[in-house]
Amino acid sequence: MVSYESCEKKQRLLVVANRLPVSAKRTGENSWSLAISPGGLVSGLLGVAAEFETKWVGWPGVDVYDVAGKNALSKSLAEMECIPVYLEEVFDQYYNGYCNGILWPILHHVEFPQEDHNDRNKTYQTQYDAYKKANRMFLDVIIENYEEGDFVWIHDYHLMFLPQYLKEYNKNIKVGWFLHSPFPSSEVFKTLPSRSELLRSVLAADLLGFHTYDFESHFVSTCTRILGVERTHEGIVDHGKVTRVAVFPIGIDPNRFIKACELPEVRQQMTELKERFAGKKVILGVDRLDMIKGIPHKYLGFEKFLEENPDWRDKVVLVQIAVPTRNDVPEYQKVKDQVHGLVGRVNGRFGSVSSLPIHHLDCSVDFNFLCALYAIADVMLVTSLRDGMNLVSYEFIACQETKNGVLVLSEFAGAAQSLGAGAILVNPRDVTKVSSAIKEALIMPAEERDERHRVNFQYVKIHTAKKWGDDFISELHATFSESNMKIKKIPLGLPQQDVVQRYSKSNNRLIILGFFGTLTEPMNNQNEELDVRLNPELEETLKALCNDPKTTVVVLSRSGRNILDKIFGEYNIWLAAENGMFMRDTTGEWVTNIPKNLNLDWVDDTKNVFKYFTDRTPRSFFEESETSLVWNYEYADVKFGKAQARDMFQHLWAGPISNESVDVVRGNHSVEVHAMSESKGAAIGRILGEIVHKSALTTPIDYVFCSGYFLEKVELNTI
Ligand SMILES: O=P(O)(O)OC[C@H]1O[C@H](O[C@H]2O[C@H](CO)[C@@H](O)[C@H](O)[C@H]2O)[C@H](O)[C@@H](O)[C@@H]1O
Ligand SMILES: O=c1ccn([C@@H]2O[C@H](COP(=O)(O)OP(=O)(O)O)[C@@H](O)[C@H]2O)c(=O)[nH]1
Repeated sequence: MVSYESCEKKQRLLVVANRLPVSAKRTGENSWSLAISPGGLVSGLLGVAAEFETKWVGWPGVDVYDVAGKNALSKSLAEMECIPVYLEEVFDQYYNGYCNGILWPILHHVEFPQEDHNDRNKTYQTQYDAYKKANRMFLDVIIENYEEGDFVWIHDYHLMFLPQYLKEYNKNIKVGWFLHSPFPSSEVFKTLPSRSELLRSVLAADLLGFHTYDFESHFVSTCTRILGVERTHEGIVDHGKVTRVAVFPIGIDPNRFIKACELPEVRQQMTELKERFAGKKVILGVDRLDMIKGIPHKYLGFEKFLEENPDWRDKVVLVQIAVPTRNDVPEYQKVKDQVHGLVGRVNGRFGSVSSLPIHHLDCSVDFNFLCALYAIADVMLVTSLRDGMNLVSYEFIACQETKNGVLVLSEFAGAAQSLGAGAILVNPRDVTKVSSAIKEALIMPAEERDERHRVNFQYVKIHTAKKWGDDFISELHATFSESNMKIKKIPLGLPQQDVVQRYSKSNNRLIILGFFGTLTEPMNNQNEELDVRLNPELEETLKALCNDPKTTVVVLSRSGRNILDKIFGEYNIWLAAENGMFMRDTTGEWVTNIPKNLNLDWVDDTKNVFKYFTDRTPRSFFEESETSLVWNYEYADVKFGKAQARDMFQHLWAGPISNESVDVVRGNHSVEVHAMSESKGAAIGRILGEIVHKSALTTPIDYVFCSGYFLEKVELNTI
């Protein structure tokens, strides 16, 4: 844990989110009023700031086109440490189009609408372009305000290109990215046309955060399946770059709610509400009017409850605050119509002149009134079809210190993983279950309510927004320091000019090359035949090198003699097969280096295991040589291949190799079993001896070039 308080100067933190914590409204030509923006992201972030010198970068909630207006607004926002990004004409296609019309549904497992071919100005492509442009606009504002050492914490799906843009600008910027929404399974994310670019770009960050393990593991397996990258204990590894991925469940600032409930003004509102609903139990719903919040499902469940429990019809009300949101996105307009239809139906069926079962409000409410509502409610009903976290459930619990009301919570909200112990969990699509959960909540005995509330209240008190922010930034700090140390360990790129110059000046050169993956033809296409060939682009160069009297070329491979003979038969080249167990000089004569008593008893049984897994892993194959077996899943589905490799390990250790002296090596996409022998490094030593001996060298070797895949474990130290 890093302590920032001990530093004289507070650590600077740039919090970048689509929406600033305050939204602006124009009150005059050059005057603006600012109010807290709605939504859980803002609520969560408001609890974070105190430890850091925080600046907020984001969209101010309005389009401003005139310079004077922008200047005045920027000035007002600066007083609140907010820096605006004016998105102007890009906004519609970026926010309503790509963010909320395409990404939001996908992230919540909802199919996104088919592209409208009639409107050429609004296609997936134009929306995607606007998305990228908006991300660049955020970048420009960050660059203007960035100071060395700042942490940049990017939030949410609106800004998936920003990590990459920032790192391209300055790779030393510490970049974290947190997703507030769920992340879907790879099957769903795969439907997104620009899936790979988005994933790669996000992976440019140092640290990625998710609310729950489910979302995190969906993200990781999506990266594995779509990009072919792998997860290690350090994070996701892509071309040597490690991106740390971790779970950070958000919280709220509970004291803000607890204190508000003690304010005289709020107490007064509570009294009024209690009078208004005297003799009735109050069920409360607070959601943005978003299709993922499952408001129609809530109404259907409530309708069923009233249907089946006539005694309750005049003893319960459902108060639903439906906060307007994303009004310009067509799908949101449809949900609104659907919800209004249901309210009419339920109230028509079960209402009377003096009472209505559903009080549906299409508006937001101010903070104090919201706290009063939370405090007087008997039941909080959350029926999200999917939800990143759902902070409304946390806020309800914070305000229920005296009443101990019951939380009915969708099992598909992130909050179900943290508040599930004290809540009644429901599947919102199961209308019967929602109805019975409502009844269970309404009639729950006081002791059970108290116990459930106690458990959840304790959780909400401890897992605060501040803790969430501290944990994330602390991890970002640690990740960045570690990754810097690792970058130093990665060998530098080949200084090509230098290599060529030295080559030209030298008189007796030795070139040692690996074979598989070094000289072979790349196989990107999954449908290609699995036939290992020399890369045609290298043929001429390799031939020229081999025929140069001043150059000796050695190919050192784990492959067997047959393959190497087939490929290099025509070349004037030295070959070392099976990692040096066999050696061939330029005349084509193989000599063996296999120790006399080499134990090969394990081979047949191991082969059976390899066959078994090859049959069950499409596009995997195994290579067999005198002293080793290699199972390769490079061209198989990476995730499946990895899982199979794990299983294969268990099979091998449990059977054929349990008591044998063999080397088992887990390669990047392979499992290798070798007779216990010497390393490639030692083999090179021996080859060198042979070359010196056979060529009767008169001039010393003055140039050595090695290229290939060497397993760190054995090779790097020896060579
Ligand atoms: O900014 P809007 O388009 O008006 O939407 C409001 C926010 O909605 C989403 O909130 C999510 O964040 C919450 C806190 O982590 C989480 O509890 C909730 O489940 C999410 O839906 C969205 O992710 C934010 O970017 C929006 O600001
Ligand atoms: O009229 C309202 C009602 C609610 N909220 C806030 O909106 C947030 C909703 O967050 P949640 O995580 O539940 O869902 P989101 O809307 O972010 O998807 C909560 O902090 C509420 O206090 C609000 O700003 N205005």
